[in-house]
Amino acid sequence: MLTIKRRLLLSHLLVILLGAGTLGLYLYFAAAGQIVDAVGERVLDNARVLAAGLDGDELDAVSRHSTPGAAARMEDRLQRALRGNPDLVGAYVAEVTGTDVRVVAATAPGAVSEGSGSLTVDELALLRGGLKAATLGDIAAAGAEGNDLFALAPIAAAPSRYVAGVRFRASSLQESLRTLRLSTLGGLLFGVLAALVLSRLLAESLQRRIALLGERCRALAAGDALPPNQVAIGDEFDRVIADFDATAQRLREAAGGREDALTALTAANAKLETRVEERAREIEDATGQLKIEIENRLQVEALLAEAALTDALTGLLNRRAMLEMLEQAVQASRGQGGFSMILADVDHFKHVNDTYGHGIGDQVLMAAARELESLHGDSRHAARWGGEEFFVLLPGTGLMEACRRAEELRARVERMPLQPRGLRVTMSLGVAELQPGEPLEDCLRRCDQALYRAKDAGRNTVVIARGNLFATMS
Ligand SMILES: Nc1nc2c(ncn2[C@@H]2O[C@H](COP(=O)(O)OP(=O)(O)OP(=O)(O)O)[C@@H](O)[C@H]2O)c(=O)[nH]1
Repeated sequence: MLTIKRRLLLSHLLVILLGAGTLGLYLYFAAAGQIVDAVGERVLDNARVLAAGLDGDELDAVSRHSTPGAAARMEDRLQRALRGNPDLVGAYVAEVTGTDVRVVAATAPGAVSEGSGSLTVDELALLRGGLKAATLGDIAAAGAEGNDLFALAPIAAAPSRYVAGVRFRASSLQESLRTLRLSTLGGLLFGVLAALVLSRLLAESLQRRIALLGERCRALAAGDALPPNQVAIGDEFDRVIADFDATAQRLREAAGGREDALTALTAANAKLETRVEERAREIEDATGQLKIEIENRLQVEALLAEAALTDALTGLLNRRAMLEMLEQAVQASRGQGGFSMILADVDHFKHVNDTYGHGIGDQVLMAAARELESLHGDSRHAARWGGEEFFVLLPGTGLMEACRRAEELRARVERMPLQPRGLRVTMSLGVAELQPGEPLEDCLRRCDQALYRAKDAGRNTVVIARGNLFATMS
């Protein structure tokens, strides 16, 4: 994987190589051109100066050996011309006649000797071509072939006949160019190294802070405290780290607030649940209590209802309950068989009360009630009609059977053992049967008349109401 550090180093290296390399090459070639131009100009100037300082007559004298010592003086002048310029390796004067070229004077021991054998092909070509102005030899060719660079200048005093020539050491030029190349290369290398060092420092600085930011991101994700940041804000990256720290701090504060709120909410929920459970228990208890109360009330109501229909002394039905039962019996008799009834009254009961007291009277009434129940088998069809008077309903029972039952009841009451010993009571009874279509009141009235007739007949008697006719049974 290419790290940021390596990427930065690589990119900087490429930029440096491309930028600095291009610039270095451009500068090298510009400087090399200037050096070459300056050298050429200087060599050319040397040739011009030399040519300007020579006299045609003197050269004639040297050429024809007409004046003794002329050659030595000429050579001395050429030698002096060289002394001022150490880069020049030789100077000469050539005489050009048509295509014939001959060196008439030269520095000694130089590269040029008298005659034409030591002149290069290029020099000979220029000289034979008829030199009109100062001319420089081919610098590039001189450098490549290891020859000296030359420059030629016609001597004005002897147009087209004498030409001054100088030779420049080409190796000196090559040396200058080599030095330039080395300097350029050295500068380039130094620049690359310096840039690499700076680039490395920058990359390390960035890498260090990226690592610092990464460390903080991991700490924030794991919920740990951020490691201390000692870096002072120096650039945008430091500002990013500082902003990150501030954001992390705000996030922590917000998370803390949320946790507190969650804790409070959880506590409130638990409290609410407890209260709901308490209320549910209370409601359950209240419901249970209410149920018990309702049951009690129903029992009381049932008892009250029963009490409303029951005679408190004897436990038999009271008159109202019996009247309701009679209404139902009348309704039922329309589809089925009819019913009979007995009306019974204790004889001389006032005398009992008066003689034995009301308590004994009550005992007599209760004993009579038990006889009515045993006659019928249950207490549902026997009622206390009022005072010492009783009523017996006999559903589905005909008049004769009712009469038999009444007689049995009369006999039972007569034999009824009572306290105090010797107390005896009797009972008078009237019997009637509901006639088809007869109103209940009429039947009750007939039965009541039968009872009165039983009283009138001497008591302890059963009288039957057969229609409006009455018959005494005993
Ligand atoms: N001990 C007691 N006496 C009652 C009760 N209800 C009515 N009596 C009495 O019953 C008596 C009825 O008397 P009467 O109507 O004169 O009838 P009687 O004495 O039985 O005479 P006859 O019916 O003609 O035989 C009255 O003295 C009433 O006070 C009761 O619940 N207990």
